[in-house]
Amino acid sequence: MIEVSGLRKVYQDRGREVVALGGVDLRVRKGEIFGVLGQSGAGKSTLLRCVNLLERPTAGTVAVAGQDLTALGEKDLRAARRRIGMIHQHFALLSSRTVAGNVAFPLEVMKVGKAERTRRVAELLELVGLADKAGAHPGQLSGGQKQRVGIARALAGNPAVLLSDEATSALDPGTTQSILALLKRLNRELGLTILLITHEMSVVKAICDSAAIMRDGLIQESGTIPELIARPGSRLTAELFPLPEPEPGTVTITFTGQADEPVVSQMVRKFDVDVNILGGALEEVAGVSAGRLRLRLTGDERAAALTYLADRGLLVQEA
Ligand SMILES: Nc1ncnc2c1ncn2[C@@H]1O[C@H](COP(=O)(O)OP(=O)(O)OP(=O)(O)O)[C@@H](O)[C@H]1O
Repeated sequence: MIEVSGLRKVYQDRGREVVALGGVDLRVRKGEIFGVLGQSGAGKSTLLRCVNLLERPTAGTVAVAGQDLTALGEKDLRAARRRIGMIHQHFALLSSRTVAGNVAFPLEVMKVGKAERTRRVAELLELVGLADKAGAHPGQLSGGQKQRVGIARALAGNPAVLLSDEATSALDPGTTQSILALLKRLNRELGLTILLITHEMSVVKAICDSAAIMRDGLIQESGTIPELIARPGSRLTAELFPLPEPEPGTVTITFTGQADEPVVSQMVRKFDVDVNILGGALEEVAGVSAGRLRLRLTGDERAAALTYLADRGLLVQEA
């Protein structure tokens, strides 16, 4: 749904070149929620703004729904952008307009007739759970309600893609969870593809199917969550399941989806080994239970036992 290739963005800042994106490739599949994680300055906002060409890339291409946006002229680009909604950290609402007026705004720009506009605004407010706030002004709303208005407005043009720029960073944890649940519901019910940027691992954990980690304008790793968890040396895994540096002789096993199977106890029954559990972390990620376990394994059949675990699909790393 979104294909980014060789994306570079170089800013000129007081005679100095700042490489915000140093050659980024990214593929977001139709219907998935894709999270881009990274610290401040990693280039996340620049990447997101290049996806709808709010920012012109210095080099590279961006295709959305099979259309190369970088090749379009201004008029065609404006039309293509209507299929790409965007929500912002600080909501970006018009304070002088009511909630309904904010949601109607993009429809007015699209020259949708009044009757259809009224119908559509009511439908969108219902969708985000704000039907009773149509006449309120943004100043009378909580942060979570403001973001719901932002989401309703972003969906006005029936977009295939929603871009989310730190949409929950200004919200408290409870409100964050309700906004993430709303995004997940819209993703499921409307088949909406969502590309979000965040510096919070908890956002990725809550709703993302795939993720990428950015640093210094480059993607460090990218893939579906189960792929990333199963990849040796994954930074995402290390951050999701923090364990202390392994001591020599210890074994770390990483698993996704096999948490319900008693793999370790089966291994102990099958092989002549003793197991000491030194530490572990288990999380529900993208609806799948996943985790890491640090073990000390001793006994004559240690090697065979480790092979058994690997054969069962677990990632086995020996320190
Ligand atoms: N308009 C600009 N002019 C000059 N440099 C810029 C501009 N916009 C961004 N940068 C620089 O590009 C780099 C990437 O910035 P960007 O905002 O994309 O990062 P980010 O990961 O989104 O960080 P944050 O979470 O703090 O917004 C930074 O070094 C930033 O200072």
